Amino acid sequence: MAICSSTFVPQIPIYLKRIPISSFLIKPIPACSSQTLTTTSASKDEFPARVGFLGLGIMGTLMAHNLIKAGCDVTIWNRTKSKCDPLISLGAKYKPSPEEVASSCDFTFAMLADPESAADVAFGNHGAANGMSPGKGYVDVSTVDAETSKLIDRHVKAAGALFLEAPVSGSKKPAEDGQLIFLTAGDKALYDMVSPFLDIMGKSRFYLGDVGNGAAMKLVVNMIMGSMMASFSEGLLLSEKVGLDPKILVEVVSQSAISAPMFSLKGPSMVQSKYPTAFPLKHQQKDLRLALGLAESVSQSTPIAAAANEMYKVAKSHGLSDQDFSAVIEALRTKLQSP
Ligand SMILES: NC(=O)C1=CN([C@@H]2O[C@H](COP(=O)(O)OP(=O)(O)OC[C@H]3O[C@@H](n4cnc5c(N)ncnc54)[C@H](OP(=O)(O)O)[C@@H]3O)[C@@H](O)[C@H]2O)C=CC1
Ligand SMILES: O=CC(=O)O
Repeated sequence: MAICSSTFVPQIPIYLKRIPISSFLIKPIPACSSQTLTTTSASKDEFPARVGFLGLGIMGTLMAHNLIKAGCDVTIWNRTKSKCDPLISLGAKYKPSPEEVASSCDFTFAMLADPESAADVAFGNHGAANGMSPGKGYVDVSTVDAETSKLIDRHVKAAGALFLEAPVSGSKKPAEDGQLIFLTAGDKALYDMVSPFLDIMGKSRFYLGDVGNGAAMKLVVNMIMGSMMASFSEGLLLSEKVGLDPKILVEVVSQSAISAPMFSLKGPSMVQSKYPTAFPLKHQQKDLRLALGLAESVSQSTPIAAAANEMYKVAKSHGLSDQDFSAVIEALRTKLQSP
């Protein structure tokens, strides 16, 4: 049957015409699938789309830096403007609001602290949604709950643009090394379009279907992580109390079936009561709180995560919010038991 050829001519946005076809030579993948990538070097001409980045905290700064290093045309914004300066000196452009970043870019990434800030930056006063229009895409890589993500999706869609949630697993060092894991969900067309950028910042990406699934996956992963760290903390202190050397415990754990990169990485500094911040404790507690809400929404019992959450709350109440989440061990020290 003859079909009018125009049926098959996709409406390619201008920015895609500027991206070489080699950037899209990635096998089409079904929902709930993943791709593991090898890092590739890029030249300035390879990523000509204009990319926005909102939120330059620990993670956002490193992620945006990798985009700049790869030769992308990056425009940034951060609530505290001074944090933009190092990236501006590396070639980033600056706009004074999320709205102006979104209106001047093809794709805008956002890496904000929590659901409130992610929502405010996306659709508050001078929020990104005001600058969105058909042909543009908004990618929220913050860790938020599914409801917030769906709300942002609705505002972005109302502007005629596409939305992808893409929270990341992996902390400061993986962000620096471009080794993050993206847990994405939402508009598949946008996923395909921004994959070259995800591949600069990460080592693998999962596409999980409908908006909310990426957020849920991230919260489940971080619920497990928060409980593991709380349990590890108990073990370290118990070993010390019974006269064992906690440094040897760290070594034994690292060789055992319960070995985890997190224990080997954080254990040695925890033994010295040092908690250099990679993943702020306040964000781990936020993730446990959101994960408990997720569990509640489906009547799933999560007693271990609930107990761990209480430990992080105690640690926060003792001023440890901005320390690394491994500082949760301090919540178990006798002197901290009663605030
Ligand atoms: N650090 C880590 O290891 C990882 C963190 N995550 C998640 O990534 C997100 C960011 O984490 P991280 O970079 O560590 O956090 P930071 O606390 O370092 O940065 C938070 C960012 O959010 C901005 N922000 C906070 N509140 C507001 C607000 N009301 N309005 C506008 N901007 C605001 C901050 O701006 P300002 O500079 O002005 O304060 C900053 O840019 C969080 O959701 C976290 O859970 C995910 C994986 C790993
Ligand atoms: O969200 C934190 C992480 O390390 O992943």
